[in-house]
Amino acid sequence: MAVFTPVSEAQAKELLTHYTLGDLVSLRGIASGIENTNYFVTTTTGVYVLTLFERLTHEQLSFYIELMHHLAARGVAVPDPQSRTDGTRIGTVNGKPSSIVTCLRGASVMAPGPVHCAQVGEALARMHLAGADFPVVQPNLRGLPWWQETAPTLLPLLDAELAALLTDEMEVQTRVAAMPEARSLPTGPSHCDLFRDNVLFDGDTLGGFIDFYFAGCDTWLFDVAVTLNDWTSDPATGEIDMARYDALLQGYRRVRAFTDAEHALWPYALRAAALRFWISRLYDFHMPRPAQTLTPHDPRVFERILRLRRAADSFLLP
Ligand SMILES: Nc1ncnc2c1ncn2[C@@H]1O[C@H](COP(=O)(O)OP(=O)(O)OP(=O)(O)O)[C@@H](O)[C@H]1O
Ligand SMILES: N[C@@H](CCO)C(=O)O
Repeated sequence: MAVFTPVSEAQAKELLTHYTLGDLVSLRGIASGIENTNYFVTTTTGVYVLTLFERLTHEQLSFYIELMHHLAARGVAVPDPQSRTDGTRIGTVNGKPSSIVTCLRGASVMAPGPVHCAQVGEALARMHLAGADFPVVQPNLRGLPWWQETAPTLLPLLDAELAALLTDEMEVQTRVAAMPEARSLPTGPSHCDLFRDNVLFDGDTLGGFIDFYFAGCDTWLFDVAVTLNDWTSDPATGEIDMARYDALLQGYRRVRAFTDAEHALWPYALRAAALRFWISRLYDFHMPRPAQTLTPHDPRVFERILRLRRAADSFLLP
């Protein structure tokens, strides 16, 4: 379930008085999602998504909401946060920060083919370029400093072999991050969590990217690697499907060519992207938040992906 904080029709009507989106027609809770409360809100002007943020504060939200607004204004298919009559885009409902965004068409495709991966790659590159002049800088809050802070808390909970794997990959990634090539990688606002469930397709046509609440400024290569690891790997084995691999990366390259430094560091980016989700899943598994009622994602999926990416450093960018 993903209505943690119920919203009444009366509250929705009151909220809409702060926007110019017309009158309420219907309000329907959205079942999926594990972080926030989401409703479809139909008004006399269209369908929107109302989100009540269960964890993020007004201040923390501002980067994500303004980034989505910036991207939408440049024609990238992302939910567009609607402006209130006072010019702001974040409100408060039941004591929780709230936003109303445009509703994108489509649904997640959980068994994608090359046709989907090509569009995801292309749209990701367009998103990177469109975000390049976004003026606010907020780092990826699940980047290297967070791994360095979190890995030591996990080590005592892992068996010796897993602890050695985590320790070694942390050392490698810390060393790679200090290399001159790493410092010359193109960076900018990145989604950082562009998994299958965060992309909508209307039939076989991309509807857009959603769920920007892990976005932050990072290397574009890391964002490509996060996306690729999810969209092209078999979750049961971690193996990459090369038809989807080629489609996603060629799609990206049609919009933006990869630099020499990106070519050189690609195998490490794939490992870094696997490490990021292995750590966060281990963390959620061993240290669930008190209010968390849902089964955490399986950390072993990313342990397998990490092992395979470490064993095969022959993956190339087009
Ligand atoms: N702008 C949108 N347009 C269309 N559908 C949306 C939109 N935003 C959310 N949804 C629908 O709501 C569902 C839940 O949204 P979302 O994934 O953002 O939930 P969450 O709880 O915030 O995050 P998480 O993915 O971490 O569980 C999505 O799977 C999608 O079906
Ligand atoms: N995409 C993340 C969940 C956080 O959005 C994962 O699969 O671990």
